[in-house]
Amino acid sequence: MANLNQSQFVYGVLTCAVLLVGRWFFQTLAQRKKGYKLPPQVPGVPIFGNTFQIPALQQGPWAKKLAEKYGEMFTCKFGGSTWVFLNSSRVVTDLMERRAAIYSSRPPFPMTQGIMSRDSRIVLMPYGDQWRTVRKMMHQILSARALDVFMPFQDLESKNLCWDYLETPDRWWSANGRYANSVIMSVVFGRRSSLDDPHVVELFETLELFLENQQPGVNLVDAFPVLAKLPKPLQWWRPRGNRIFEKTARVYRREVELLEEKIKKGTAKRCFGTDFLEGDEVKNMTEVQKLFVFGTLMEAGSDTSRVTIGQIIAGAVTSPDWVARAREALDAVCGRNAERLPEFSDRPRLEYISAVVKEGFRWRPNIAEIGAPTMLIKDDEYEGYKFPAGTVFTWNAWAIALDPAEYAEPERFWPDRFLDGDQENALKGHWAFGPGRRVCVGWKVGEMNVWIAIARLLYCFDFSAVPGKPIDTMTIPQLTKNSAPFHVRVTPRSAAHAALVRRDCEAAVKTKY
Ligand code: HEM
Repeated sequence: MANLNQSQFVYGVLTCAVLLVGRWFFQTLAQRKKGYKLPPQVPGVPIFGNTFQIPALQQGPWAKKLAEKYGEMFTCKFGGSTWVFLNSSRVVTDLMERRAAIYSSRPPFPMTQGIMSRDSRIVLMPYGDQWRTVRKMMHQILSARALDVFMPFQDLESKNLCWDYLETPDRWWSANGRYANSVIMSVVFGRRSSLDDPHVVELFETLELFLENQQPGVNLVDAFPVLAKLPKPLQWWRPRGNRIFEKTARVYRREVELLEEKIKKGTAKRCFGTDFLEGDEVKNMTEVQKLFVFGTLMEAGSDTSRVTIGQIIAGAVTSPDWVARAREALDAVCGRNAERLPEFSDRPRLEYISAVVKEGFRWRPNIAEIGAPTMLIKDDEYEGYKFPAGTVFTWNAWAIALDPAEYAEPERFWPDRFLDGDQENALKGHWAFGPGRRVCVGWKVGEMNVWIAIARLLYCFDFSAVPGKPIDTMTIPQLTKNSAPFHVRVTPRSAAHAALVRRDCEAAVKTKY
């Protein structure tokens, strides 16, 4: 705004007002005329709707309360967009899964996707050819068939994780971040990351900037995309968006340039990045699109596993009864006296650990508390309602995960609920990876990251509350500027377990590439 003179500013405000009122008027008129009918509307204010009611962070508890009041569906208006919250697995399955062909696009985000990401961030791309091309590329590296590529890195990095928990237990959160980041960096760039690596710290910062800006109501232009029609000099949000884009692109570019240099010198380790940069697909992409393929993999691959491992640790501290059962299973396979670490090949005998991981995804869905919005691309009818094309839908993750009609004792961390024969199907029984065609493309890699890390950590370490600092599991913050979201005391289970970590994990720490 500093660059605008007074008359430009007044002109801008008046134009905004005309655009907003005009849009509101025509939208309301058109909806009445065509007989659209939406689920109960949460009362709000004219034009802005519920924009000022939704909290900037921790929206899950807010949306859960509304679900308790309104039932399986309710409608909110965030600026110019109409959102329908789906509050039961039944309606999510009916609409976002069974009718995925028309429920899988994204609404426009002129700030976070347009300016901050130059339309290149897959997670916000509309359903179309560009999304399909990038999704296919990602699927090639992240699909079940590619898991043999990930497994050796997950093995090595989770040994490094155990070492970090033993040697620097107070930095357990940074250790989670390093672990998850190093797995994806090894596969994508052929290099490892170290604890508190400044590159990793900056990567998490850029991710937080994106997540902060993505919350409904934070950017007026994302709530009212019609404002993007203002002449560029009047778009007061643009300079800030450009600065975030520059920072993000710099963080991504640094890794790509490092790899390109190694390729030139002939010292690059073969990895996704070398194949991608030397392949044909990249020739049809712009520089920015290329950067965002790399950047998305780094960001999405790091934060999600870091958070989920943290959630399971919070579950171990606050309801330790299940830890005893997990230990029984682990001890039966790996020995009662720290004989050896759990391995991927133990999975058939460690079904309880698979159930623990699923419960970790369900228990407090912190990664997407109110789901991720998708946009309907064609008018649709469902159980007496008529939705106009352009309506935004989301699965109300927090409300569903904590609904006693969906799960017995939903607030309790209770892995046994998933010992139902489907414990190895990581997508079934919860919505942590999203529904339908936009389901997380990295779900299998993410699940395996968490599985091997949790199996080893539970076998080797005890987790307890720090005196005077209990964990409130209902308000674990999502954005923490790289500091731990809660306090926990990490200690080895016994001297024998500490010795096992020293013996079996030191080589992993010393491995360099
Ligand atoms: C560890 C646990 C993980 C969780 C809980 C998780 C969760 C999610 C969620 C909720 C979405 C949005 C789904 C939707 O819009 O319906 C998503 C999308 C995505 N995830 Fe994950 N994720 C995880 C791991 C990963 C990993 C390891 C990667 C890649 C290395 C990854 C890459 C992506 C990408 C690229 C998308 C966008 C997909 C699209 O829009 O088509 N995720 N994830």
